[in-house]
Amino acid sequence: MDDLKRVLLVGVGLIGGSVALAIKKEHHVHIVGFDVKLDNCQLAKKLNIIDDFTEKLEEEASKADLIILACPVDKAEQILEKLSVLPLKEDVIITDVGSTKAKIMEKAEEYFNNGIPFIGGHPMAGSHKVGPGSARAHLFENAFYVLTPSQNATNGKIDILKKWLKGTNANFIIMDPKEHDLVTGVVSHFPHIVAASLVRQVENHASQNEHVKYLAAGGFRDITRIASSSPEMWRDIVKHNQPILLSLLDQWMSEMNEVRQLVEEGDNEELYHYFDGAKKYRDSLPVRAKGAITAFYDLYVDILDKPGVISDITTLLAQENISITNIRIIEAREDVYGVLRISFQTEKDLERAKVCLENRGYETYISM
Ligand SMILES: NC(=O)C1=CN([C@@H]2O[C@H](COP(=O)(O)OP(=O)(O)OC[C@H]3O[C@@H](n4cnc5c(N)ncnc54)[C@H](O)[C@@H]3O)[C@@H](O)[C@H]2O)C=CC1
Ligand SMILES: O=C(O)C(=O)Cc1ccc(O)cc1
Repeated sequence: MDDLKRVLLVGVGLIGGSVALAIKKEHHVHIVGFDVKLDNCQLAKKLNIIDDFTEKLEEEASKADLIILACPVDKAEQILEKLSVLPLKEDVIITDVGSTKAKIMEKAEEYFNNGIPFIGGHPMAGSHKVGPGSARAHLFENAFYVLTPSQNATNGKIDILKKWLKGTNANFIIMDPKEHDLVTGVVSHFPHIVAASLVRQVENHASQNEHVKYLAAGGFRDITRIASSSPEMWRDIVKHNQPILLSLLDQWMSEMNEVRQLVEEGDNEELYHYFDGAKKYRDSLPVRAKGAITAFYDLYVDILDKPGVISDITTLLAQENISITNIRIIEAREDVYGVLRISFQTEKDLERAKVCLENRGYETYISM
């Protein structure tokens, strides 16, 4: 046990738990969790995500070979300050998993002028769920994993961190922290604000018209899935990426003013051009690549309206050990063939499910 490498995981939630599981896949290691929620530590230990937990951050930090900050970004900054005045191991590496990078890198450069390498990290995959109960070793498979090394982080240290994180099977990319915050602002943080505001707009109307809530089921719920994410996490992300989000909001408002004008003028050609431009660009986006917002892999299955059919399908998939992330009956058959939509977390699961169900005579379709 003494010669086992030690990892300290600060924040034992969805992302920290998933990183810990990925590390355990590749390394014989002792992982100790620290979390303000004792329940999360207890659950993570029961699920073998961590080997132990502590309430003494200082004591464990000084024994760790790798320290991973996986708490909300605001808290990560505070922990980093605490770590900077502790006697840490000479060859320790500190990293984080936060969704914003510029602020934490600024703090890291300020606090760690003693040579300790901080390498910012952002695994660009996740979900709207929280806590270690939803952690999965394969959560980051094929996803981008951004690294933002501080001045102290040599290429050798970056390679060591990549080895630690090999089990994530993610694609590592080095980025400048400010560039990272701009790009994620555009494709992740700002869409989150829009999703939340769409939901709030529907809620306002629902109080005046009882049909709104029922018709917001299904597709509307799907396109606003990310609005169900942790409010604490998103509050902190928005505070951290404030200047970029303010500028994106200004751009969006001027875009909306243009749209308002288009709607007011009602010009056939202009309106067509607006939607056609959006369609063309959206259709050109890679379908199978993993982006900043997690895509689920959906399979549509034609089913006959007879009792027991759904349980037959879920039993077949369970027998093949294929996990389902969502299952829904689609009542309108306009756009897709088939009526049962099953979502999977990986493309591999989707393909295995397709083969499994087709072998049993079900007709299946993958929608683009
Ligand atoms: N949820 C997602 O899809 C993604 C989240 N991230 C980032 O990962 C980080 C963690 O988020 P999740 O795992 O999703 O949330 P989570 O809520 O599942 O886990 C966060 C954990 O941090 C703990 N925590 C809060 N304050 C703490 C403190 N002062 N000290 C120690 N532990 C503390 C919480 O009790 C919780 O267990 C955030 O910084 C977020 O920006 C990054 C990529 C994806
Ligand atoms: O729920 C989703 O799909 C997400 O968008 C997950 C997510 C949240 C925050 C990140 O920094 C990266 C990914």
